[in-house]
Amino acid sequence: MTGSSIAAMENLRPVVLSGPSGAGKSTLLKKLMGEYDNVFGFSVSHTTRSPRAGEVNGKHYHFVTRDEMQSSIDGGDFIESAEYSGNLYGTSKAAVHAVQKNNLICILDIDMQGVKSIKKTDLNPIYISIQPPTLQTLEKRLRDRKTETEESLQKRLKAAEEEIAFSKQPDVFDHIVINDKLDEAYEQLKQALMEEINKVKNINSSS
Ligand SMILES: Nc1nc2c(ncn2[C@@H]2O[C@H](COP(=O)(O)OP(=O)(O)O)[C@@H](O)[C@H]2O)c(=O)[nH]1
Ligand SMILES: Nc1ncnc2c1ncn2[C@@H]1O[C@H](COP(=O)(O)OP(=O)(O)O)[C@@H](O)[C@H]1O
Repeated sequence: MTGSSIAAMENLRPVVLSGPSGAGKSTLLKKLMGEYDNVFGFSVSHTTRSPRAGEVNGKHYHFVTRDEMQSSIDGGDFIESAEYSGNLYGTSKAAVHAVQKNNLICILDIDMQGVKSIKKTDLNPIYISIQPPTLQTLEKRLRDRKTETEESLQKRLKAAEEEIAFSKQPDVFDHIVINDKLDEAYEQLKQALMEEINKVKNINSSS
């Protein structure tokens, strides 16, 4: 890879997706990674929550105990971490490095506490908020997903009210995608990232 390609790679900005549980972050991310698998890499977070059906350790999350996570946090291994709906979640330095060392654009899926923490770092990502069309739709999608207990669902809906309000604050997000019709939301997400996608394509075609 030429020196200019390396320089170009180094100015690729990571991407932060954030939004309420059930808003469609994972669904949109799966479509994006499927269409641009040689452009984006997912930052695999750590969490103390239990895996859902179909979730693979090391792919969707690093599933760890609270003691393991807390000692890693205390050891300075994390860029940020947060308590959400009774579990710990966090982005390790290694998770971001694992993507960037492969010259891919690093995508993080984090909550609003994570957004606030990342803004205090030099990561300088593109911030994209994924929002449901209404709270009622969000509740229906979460219920239909069948991953939450009633208690967890209520906790997540309460957190969603704060996440929705946070997304309306000025100067927080670079783009806000209302995930009503999936295909339309996906097109909006792609448009928001097209400049970065083309940077990688240009680098790959010149190297
Ligand atoms: N701060 C932070 N939040 C995270 C991280 N990984 C996931 N989250 C957030 O934790 C919340 C719950 O994630 P999850 O349990 O997978 O539920 P889902 O959003 O409904 O799929 C979501 O808002 C995620 O964006 C992380 O590394 N840091
Ligand atoms: N635009 C949409 N229309 C209808 N259902 C959707 C849409 N986007 C996502 N879903 C469904 O809503 C649920 C929550 O989506 P998911 O991607 O898991 O959200 P998140 O990762 O933000 O928690 C999933 O069952 C998903 O299939």
